Amino acid sequence: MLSIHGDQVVTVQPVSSVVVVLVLVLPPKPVFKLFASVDAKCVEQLKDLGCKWVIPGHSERRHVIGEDDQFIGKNAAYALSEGLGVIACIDEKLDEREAGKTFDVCFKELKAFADTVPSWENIVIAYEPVWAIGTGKVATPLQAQEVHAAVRDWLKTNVSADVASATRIIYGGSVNGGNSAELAKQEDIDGFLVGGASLKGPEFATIVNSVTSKQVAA
Ligand SMILES: O=C[C@H](O)COP(=O)(O)O
Repeated sequence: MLSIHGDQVVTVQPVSSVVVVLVLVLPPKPVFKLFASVDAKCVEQLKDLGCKWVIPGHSERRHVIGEDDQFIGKNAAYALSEGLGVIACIDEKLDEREAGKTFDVCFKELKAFADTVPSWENIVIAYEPVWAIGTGKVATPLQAQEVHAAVRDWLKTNVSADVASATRIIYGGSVNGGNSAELAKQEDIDGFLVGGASLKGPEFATIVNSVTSKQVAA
């Protein structure tokens, strides 16, 4: 299953309740140098390419392109209606974390998805703090777990207990071979959205194994 992410193609392989995210770089770059803004033309192109997943709400779309929560939610709903899976990204910026607003920001973004999607069956939530993406400054396992648990609790309260337990919540932001094992041990971290470390084969294998080991142990 494939999804465009920048100049990369993301492969998502669900394993029981655990999702493993594999990122592969495919040449030629220009063909893939687009983010998954999900309009009709884009969906058509993605399907032509064999893509199955899109990632609305990724940091660049929110904070560089300037897409707002409602637009992102509509993109997600449209992608679902066209049969694509959705990796719904939520995040907070550093100043928001330092101001104690992490949950408020993440819940607001989550609500925009919840307000528009008809079903959570084909949705994976990705928590990707902006300050951790591509910076080498990964969230600690406790920081990530705290948000993941809160997101699951939000789903339970605002959507349903079934959706809360069935929805995979993955973490992204400077995941590497040295930190993935501790992150993966956290109860509510079901997998990873990997950027830079996906370019390093053996290290990437370590990340994948940290999640599959969890699945085997469960
Ligand atoms: O989608 C990937 C994320 O943005 C994380 O990227 P990173 O692993 O390079 O921090």
